[in-house]
Amino acid sequence: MDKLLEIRQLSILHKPSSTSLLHPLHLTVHKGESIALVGASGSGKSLIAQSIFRLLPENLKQNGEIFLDGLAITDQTVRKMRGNKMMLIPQSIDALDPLMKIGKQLTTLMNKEKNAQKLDTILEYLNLNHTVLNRYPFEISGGQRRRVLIAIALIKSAPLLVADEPTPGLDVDAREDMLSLLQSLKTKNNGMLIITHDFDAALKIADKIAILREGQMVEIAPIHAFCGKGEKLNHSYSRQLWNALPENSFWGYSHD
Ligand SMILES: Nc1ncnc2c1ncn2[C@@H]1O[C@H](COP(=O)(O)OP(=O)(O)OP(=O)(O)O)[C@@H](O)[C@H]1O
Ligand code: NI
Repeated sequence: MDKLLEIRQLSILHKPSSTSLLHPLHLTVHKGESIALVGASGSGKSLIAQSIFRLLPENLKQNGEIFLDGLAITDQTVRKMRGNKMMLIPQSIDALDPLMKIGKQLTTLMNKEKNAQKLDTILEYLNLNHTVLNRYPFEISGGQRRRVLIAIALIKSAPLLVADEPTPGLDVDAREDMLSLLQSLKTKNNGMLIITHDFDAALKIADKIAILREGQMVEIAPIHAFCGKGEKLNHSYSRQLWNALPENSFWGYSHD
């Protein structure tokens, strides 16, 4: 499989205190692959997403190299890549422009004539009513805002999609819809990095799961390694996460 995103020796330093927030890690997303990045709150998941897009705040510094389709992502090249070759669905739903109506935010991204139909399809797909187009971000719900961010990502249909926590704030049905939507976006040419602390969601949509703990990637395992009591997993923390799932701990209790 061809490499789509290649992260080499990425580390992140907190400049004022010279402390390391992310220890050097390697991660490759091949074309046609979706990888979930799983870990507790504060483990460094969003920092990885921000480094790919070179959006880290001033007080942090990233080291290492990141390639998209063989091209290095640098301060110079990233502008042309963002929103075009790679899309970020950010964790914060405040990423929408508060002063611009939703419809305008969507249409500024597209070639009007050609994509008007595409917009209709996407709205329908995301179960978003056309009335949201005429509203400002503060006039729609959190779940709707998240779906608008996804609509923005879909309009651009970039080869790399990075979704930072796509499911919070969604009810059970909407969560299932979101997961099937992400699944349906997979093609043999694109790749996805899905960041979540919803381990169950990760198991449903990813081909591989990368597990982070306190700024360290402890393991990256294919989905089929998550079975039984986790014998196929290398790291005790991965097994712990796996065995903590409600359905697994039930069996754990009855056999131990
Ligand atoms: N600008 C910053 N300055 C200092 N520390 C930061 C900064 N941004 C993030 N951190 C720290 O880096 C660590 C990783 O943060 P990150 O946002 O990547 O966590 P996360 O895994 O995405 O968590 P969550 O699931 O809560 O979103 C945290 O301990 C956080 O406090
Ligand atoms: Ni985060």
